[in-house]
Amino acid sequence: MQRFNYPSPAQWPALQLRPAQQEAAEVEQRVRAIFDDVRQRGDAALRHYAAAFDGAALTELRVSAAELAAAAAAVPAALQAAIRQARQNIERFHGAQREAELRLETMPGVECWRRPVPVQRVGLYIPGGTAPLFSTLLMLGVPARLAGCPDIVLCTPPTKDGSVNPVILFTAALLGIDTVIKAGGAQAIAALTGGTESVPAVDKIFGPGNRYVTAAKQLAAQRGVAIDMPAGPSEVLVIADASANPVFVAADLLSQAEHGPDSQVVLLSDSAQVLDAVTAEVQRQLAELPRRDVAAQALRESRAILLGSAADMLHFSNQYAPEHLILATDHAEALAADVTSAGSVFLGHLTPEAAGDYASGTNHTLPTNGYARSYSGVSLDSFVKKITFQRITPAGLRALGPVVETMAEAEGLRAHARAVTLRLDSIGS
Ligand SMILES: NC(=O)c1ccc[n+]([C@@H]2O[C@H](COP(=O)([O-])OP(=O)(O)OC[C@H]3O[C@@H](n4cnc5c(N)ncnc54)[C@H](O)[C@@H]3O)[C@@H](O)[C@H]2O)c1
Ligand SMILES: N[C@H](CO)Cc1c[nH]c[nH+]1
Ligand SMILES: [Zn+2]
Repeated sequence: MQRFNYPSPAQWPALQLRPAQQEAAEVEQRVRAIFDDVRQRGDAALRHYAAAFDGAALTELRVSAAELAAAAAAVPAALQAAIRQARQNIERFHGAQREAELRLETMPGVECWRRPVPVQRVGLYIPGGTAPLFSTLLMLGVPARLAGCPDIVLCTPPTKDGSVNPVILFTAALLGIDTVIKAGGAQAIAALTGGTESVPAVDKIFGPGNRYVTAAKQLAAQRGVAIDMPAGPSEVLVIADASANPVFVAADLLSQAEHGPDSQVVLLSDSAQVLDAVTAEVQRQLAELPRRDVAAQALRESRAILLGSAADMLHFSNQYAPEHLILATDHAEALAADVTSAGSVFLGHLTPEAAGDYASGTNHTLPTNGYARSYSGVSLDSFVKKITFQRITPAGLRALGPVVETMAEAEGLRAHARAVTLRLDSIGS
């Protein structure tokens, strides 16, 4: 990790830059070319990229019913039980987010109401480039089901032998999702955007992914398909004061660094001893990890920063707007009250970010790259549109009509005013 001691606030913006931001133009160009290709060649383009990027020779792009049914046999009972427990917690947290229909009279005879209606056709992207993230399927599939989305299309990259990881298929079957497409990366997002012979076009695309997936979702949004949010390479920022346990903090930093070479982890401390101890511990634990090469690449772009106070650390973090924020301090509750920008916050010494990644119940599909300044993570709301309705009685029109007429005339919009006047004339006073 790169070490910085007491940088001045003027130096903070440079330290808050994400590594991925530097190559955005190149990635976007590549993604545009993939979109064009998928639009022109449909399934043939998907097969081409499956071979080129995933090393898979595919004839069928859609996972068959037999493949879905066979998956459970390949998933150990303990893992099945863990997935069921995680699903239950995610269901509890997201189920509690349900909103009842809101109905009221704004003035006598003017009734307004708002009803949540599920997005009809949703596309879920489940990353699978370097790790099959079946946990992401729980994070997207559970709220999609709770919201009542009738059509769910799942895309995930195939493995080299042309199959899809059985745990992803087991989880899909558990959630009753049977449209599973073997396509990853930008090409999957392009297919969900415009449709192909095998992939239905959807109304909204959900899910995290690497820089290609994230750039592709931005392009999908420009082409009229909604997206959940930009959820790119994973990030964590840890605020660790003198009370922090360096062994725990190092493990938390590595847990996000191991996601991908472009993951970013940031450590802030007001204790030089804690910074030294954590960075030494990171090196020690790194050597034990199967994905140490990936994590080591991420760590090269990651930062350990010594700051003067808890207030400075929080200020830095709010400006950086991390996807995940860990408050490794005895005073976590007090600090949490002043968090203004973060995807999800983990308080105290016994709340690893991995808990939220898998099973505590909160969603792990979260805004990265500073988007936590303005976006929330995925929730039940993400799968729902809130449609407003209204009905006006004769008494309501008599009361409201003149207000509308006056405002419409003042805006110079005579037809608007007449739409009211004609009705008022028809009902008389
Ligand atoms: N923000 C979140 O909520 C969140 C949650 C989970 C995971 N993540 C992130 O998701 C990412 C998963 O990445 P991944 O790579 O393992 O899987 P992925 O499924 O996102 O990407 C794999 C696909 O990328 C494409 N690809 C690979 N190299 C390419 C190239 N050179 N040009 C064009 N396309 C290429 C291929 O089509 C491949 O199928 C990680 O960065 C992880 O940090 C984020
Ligand atoms: N940390 C990831 C979100 O950035 C989510 C995840 C899935 N599996 C493990 N972690
Ligand atoms: Zn994770």
